[in-house]
Amino acid sequence: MITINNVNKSFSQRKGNSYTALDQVSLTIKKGEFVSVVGPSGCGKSTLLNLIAGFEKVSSGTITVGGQKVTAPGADRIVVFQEHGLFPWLTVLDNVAFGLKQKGLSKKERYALAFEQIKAVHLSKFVDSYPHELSGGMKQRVAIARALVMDPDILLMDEPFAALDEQTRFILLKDLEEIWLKTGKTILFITHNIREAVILSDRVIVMATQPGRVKKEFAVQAARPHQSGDPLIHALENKIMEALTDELEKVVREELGHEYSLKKNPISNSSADHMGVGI
Ligand SMILES: Nc1ncnc2c1ncn2[C@@H]1O[C@H](COP(=O)(O)OP(=O)(O)OP(=O)(O)O)[C@@H](O)[C@H]1O
Repeated sequence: MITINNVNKSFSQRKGNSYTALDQVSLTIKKGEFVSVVGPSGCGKSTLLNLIAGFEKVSSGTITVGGQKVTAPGADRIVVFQEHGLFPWLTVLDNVAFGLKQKGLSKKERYALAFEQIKAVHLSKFVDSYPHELSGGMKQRVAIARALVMDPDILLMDEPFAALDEQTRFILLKDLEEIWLKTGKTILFITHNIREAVILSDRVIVMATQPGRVKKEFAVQAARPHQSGDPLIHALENKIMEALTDELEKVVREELGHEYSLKKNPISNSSADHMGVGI
């Protein structure tokens, strides 16, 4: 279980000012739960993920994972980024097996475990390929296999599919849902895409901005695997968009001026046959 208790995070800025990125954030993520976080750009989603990963330190409050206070990165939490970060000089098999060196396993054992995960992400035919020979979606599959092979309790995913085209993204998120259903990992998933969040998650957390706070949360009570055509899923997407509109308005007004209103130009989220609007 991940427990985030009254967390504040400030960053010092030039001229000695400090910027509050997260303000009094409290959140509990149960073992095996799939939770997504959505919110406007700059509301502190990545900051929250980096704090849980142990890459950053809280300014006040506490984060615990399995009852242990997070003070540094740990093998129980692995991050998958938007950028796959594969080693271009290694094959798919060697990329996936790489992290296992630190576990003191033989080469044969490392390759056997890596191959199992490569199979789980449907890339068995590409074990000997190099990253430059793969599409963007395939590279992200390798990144997921590389994370899974370490067998962490928790996967922290920071917009892993954001750079992919709509069709590839949809296929990948359905595959991720399948992997999650099989492995029972705890997943925290950050996205700008409401449909992606709803299709994947048990719970969607909506963040407010300036400063970053938890605004609202929505339980996704549809049957698994989630279907984009399910009216329940679709209704929830609209509710989440509604909850986000005020927050998006804050960001848009800051950028475009105070006379601009999203409420006058509402963002449609109506079609069930595409990936929905990104925020
Ligand atoms: N290391 C840092 N130093 C100073 N300010 C930072 C640092 N990291 C983040 N911030 C600021 O904290 C705020 C939250 O940033 P964060 O990247 O967490 O937002 P986000 O919701 O993930 O945004 P996006 O959706 O655009 O990725 C932003 O205003 C950002 O500029």
